[in-house]
Amino acid sequence: MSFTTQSGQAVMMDGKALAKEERERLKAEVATFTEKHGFAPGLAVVLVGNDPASIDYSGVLVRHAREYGMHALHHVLPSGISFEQFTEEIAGLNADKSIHGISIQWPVPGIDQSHATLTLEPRKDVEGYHPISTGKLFSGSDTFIPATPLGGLRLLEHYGYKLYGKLCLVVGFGVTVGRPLTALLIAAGATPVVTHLPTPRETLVKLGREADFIFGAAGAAHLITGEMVKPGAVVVDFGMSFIDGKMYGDVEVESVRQVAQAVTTSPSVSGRLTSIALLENVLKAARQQTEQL
Ligand SMILES: NC(=O)C1=CN([C@@H]2O[C@H](COP(=O)(O)OP(=O)(O)OC[C@H]3O[C@@H](n4cnc5c(N)ncnc54)[C@H](OP(=O)(O)O)[C@@H]3O)[C@@H](O)[C@H]2O)C=CC1
Ligand SMILES: Nc1nc(=O)c2c([nH]1)NC[C@@H]1CN(c3ccc(C(=O)N[C@@H](CCC(=O)O)C(=O)O)cc3)C=[N+]21
Repeated sequence: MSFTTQSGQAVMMDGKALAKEERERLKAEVATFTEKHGFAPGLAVVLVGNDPASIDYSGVLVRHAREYGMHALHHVLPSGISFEQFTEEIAGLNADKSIHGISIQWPVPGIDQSHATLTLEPRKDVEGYHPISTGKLFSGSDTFIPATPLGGLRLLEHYGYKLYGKLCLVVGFGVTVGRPLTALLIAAGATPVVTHLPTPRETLVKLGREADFIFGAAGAAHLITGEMVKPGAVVVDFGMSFIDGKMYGDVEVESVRQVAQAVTTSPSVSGRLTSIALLENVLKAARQQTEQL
């Protein structure tokens, strides 16, 4: 598939057609599973407290899971919950046979992300954050691939962009996006370079001007601007930050689109694909747990 514009302006990647395709495929696969086994793949989404992005996303996940024919629980817990209580709640879901996958929404107020992750049964870790899952990812074994970077790479594939041999700048090395993305880029034959908070702006600009692909995974509003993009580069935005209730991506689309070959219109493009990739992992977990019983 080739995607170029006549005007020389960047292709604006909105991922809508891809999301539609993937939704239809997933819905059919869930129906096949349910017909074969007599029960639906089950997801529990655990939301603690009132982080606005987590409230939004957990609602989207539960709604989509049900639309695709899955069993979905919205497990809402109060902020201020103790680590012991939290562990007990997760243990209940770990033991629940109707639940094949658990998504704990970050952040969990008052509880360290790495501690919260360890409460999960690894075979239900559909977000792929448990050290067993990340260890498998980095050692190249089959595992639950974190949904956000996977969705981003599928977007590039859909628009016909090849990563093999390409220099990729990953801005941010967080658990949800930057880290797993780096492993996936290596697996795809690309050469990732990672920057993070201590990286001086001038280094970021220098590396950006060399990169064939740039991925915004920092959550720093409009950090990536046109001056740090090589003409013809492809830019994918994952970052989400909120200022006065308004969502910003890491990419300043207006300046970047003047130089790039292609750019995502906003981080909600990757958001659109994230929920689908996560629900695919729930189906994968259900298959593994059912076939290995
Ligand atoms: N599009 C989607 O569907 C989704 C988007 N997100 C968003 O993706 C982003 C990344 O999430 P996550 O992986 O959890 O990352 P974290 O929020 O855990 O970490 C952010 C990373 O970015 C780095 N960073 C922060 N500010 C800057 C800056 N100004 N310049 C350079 N690097 C910076 C940090 O550096 P250091 O390590 O030095 O602290 C860290 O490595 C967030 O904005 C999140 O909201 C998350 C899930 C889904
Ligand atoms: N364990 C964990 N995993 C996450 O992936 C995670 C998290 N915690 N905590 C909160 C953030 C935020 N986040 C969003 C994803 C998509 C949209 C999004 O915008 N989605 C699309 C789809 C909305 C729809 O389809 O209705 C859109 O608006 O276009 C927003 C927010 C994920 N997060």
